[in-house]
Amino acid sequence: MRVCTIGTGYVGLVTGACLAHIGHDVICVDNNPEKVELMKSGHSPIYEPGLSEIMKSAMAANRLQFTTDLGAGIAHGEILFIAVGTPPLPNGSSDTQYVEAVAKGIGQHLNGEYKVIVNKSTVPIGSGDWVKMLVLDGVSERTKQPLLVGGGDSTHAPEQFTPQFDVVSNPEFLREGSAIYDTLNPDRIVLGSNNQQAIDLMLQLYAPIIDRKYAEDTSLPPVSVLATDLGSAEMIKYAANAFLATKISFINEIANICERVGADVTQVSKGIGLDSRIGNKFLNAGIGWGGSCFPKDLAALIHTGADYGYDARLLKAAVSVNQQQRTLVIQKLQTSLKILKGKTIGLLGLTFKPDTDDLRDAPALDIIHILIELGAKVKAYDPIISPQSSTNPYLANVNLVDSPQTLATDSDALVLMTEWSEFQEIDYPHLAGLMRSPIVVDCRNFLSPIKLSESGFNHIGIGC
Ligand SMILES: NC(=O)c1ccc[n+]([C@@H]2O[C@H](COP(=O)([O-])OP(=O)(O)OC[C@H]3O[C@@H](n4cnc5c(N)ncnc54)[C@H](O)[C@@H]3O)[C@@H](O)[C@H]2O)c1
Ligand SMILES: O=c1ccn([C@@H]2O[C@H](COP(=O)(O)OP(=O)(O)O[C@H]3O[C@H](CO)[C@@H](O)[C@H](O)[C@H]3O)[C@@H](O)[C@H]2O)c(=O)[nH]1
Repeated sequence: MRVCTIGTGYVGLVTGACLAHIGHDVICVDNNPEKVELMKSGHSPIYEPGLSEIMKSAMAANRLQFTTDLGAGIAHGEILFIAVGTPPLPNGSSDTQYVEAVAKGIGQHLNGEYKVIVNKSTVPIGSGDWVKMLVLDGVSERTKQPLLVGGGDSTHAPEQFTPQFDVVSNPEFLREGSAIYDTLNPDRIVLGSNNQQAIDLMLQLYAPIIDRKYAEDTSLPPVSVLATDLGSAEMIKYAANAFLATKISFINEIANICERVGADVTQVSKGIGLDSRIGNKFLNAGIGWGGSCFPKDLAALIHTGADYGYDARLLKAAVSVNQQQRTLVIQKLQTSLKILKGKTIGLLGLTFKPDTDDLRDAPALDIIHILIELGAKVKAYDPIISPQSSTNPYLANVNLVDSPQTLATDSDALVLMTEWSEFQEIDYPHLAGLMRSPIVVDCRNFLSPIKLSESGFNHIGIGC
């Protein structure tokens, strides 16, 4: 099928590349010309394991193209995905200006051909109908204007046609760092629409994934597909993220009580996770949740509740526990080192989780800010954020180094912020010898306390 994805970030590019990988003919549109040039040359603008490989093979098969030309993308696609960002506004609500621009742009370029407009961005409940309205606004803006053709040297009477399209909400559940796997092996596909023709086309689009043709385990039963109304599909996305974030805040709260009573949260997680009603996933205590989705999506859901006169107390508590969790590490450093002014703290990892280059709302950025306010010097090593490449303003006062050894040299403490697998392979006895004081605060309970203490480290975990 002919597909156009608009927005080539973590969602749009992965979706476009995966749909091309499973045999569709895809054009990806982005309004950032530098990004488009990079992708045209076969390079991914983001770090996502496996993405460059499938981009290259789909491009070689002529099934994946990139452009800044929205009109060309819309003319090409029978199915048009909106996958632009919906970042948070200061009041917590979702900034939908990019979705608005794209929806109007689609309207301005629609022809008489039937299109399915798919909302993959995470958008406030009710956005499906709003997108429909914006597309129609775009159509009427265009049909009011005389149409310039042939390089602008002639004008025509306004076009008249009946726009034919339906809007589907198809929320995305991929995780950064395993986005390709998640796209080809989803737990479920949610399709919100009130139109059967649109749902049928989406089922046709996703058939190879539903039938597990590209799955890691092709013998599994077909992927569950849930068809709902538009608003319920939009709410499923927020509710899933809110549940997962609340589950993490729950285990962090238990960790804090464990620490006081002398229990070990890693054992408690195992013990409760074995109950199939609870499940063992998303029960790792640590520095709390971050990233581009959980913080903004909880804020947006709380805001939506307030808009409709509901005070979402449980969700607010999950956010508050998370905020407090981020600063625990500072207290642990103060307990060990007393005064932080003039001390050098080395951060192992910066990204909000491993296997991604995404720094959006990474807990490390908050920790850097607090440490600098307290007068500490901050060094950091991250396998994907190179000293040369980082332009993030939050890192302006950080000494980014290129190895764990340089990080440890003359540091007063290390803080493991991100559980990159390579951090388990470090020669810790050697590192201990390079430090002023061999302390490691393990914010992910990722390193073996026994191994670290045998290496000469004072290992400080979370909730144990
Ligand atoms: N990142 C994730 O893991 C994830 C997972 C599920 C859902 N989501 C949701 O998907 C949406 C996209 O998230 P993301 O992380 O991929 O965003 P992103 O910021 O990485 O990418 C957005 C892209 O859209 C482009 N863009 C903006 N306006 C445009 C326009 N008018 N025309 C064409 N391109 C335009 C930007 O240049 C950018 O490349 C958000 O709503 C997010 O909440 C994200
Ligand atoms: O047991 C756990 C699991 C995760 N985290 C943290 O939670 C955050 C989010 O992690 P994860 O969910 O793995 O990454 P994301 O890429 O943000 O994915 C989430 O957000 C996406 C965007 O909406 C959704 O599509 C995914 O389904 C949802 O898992 C990260 O800071 C993790 O370190 C923990 O602290 N403990």
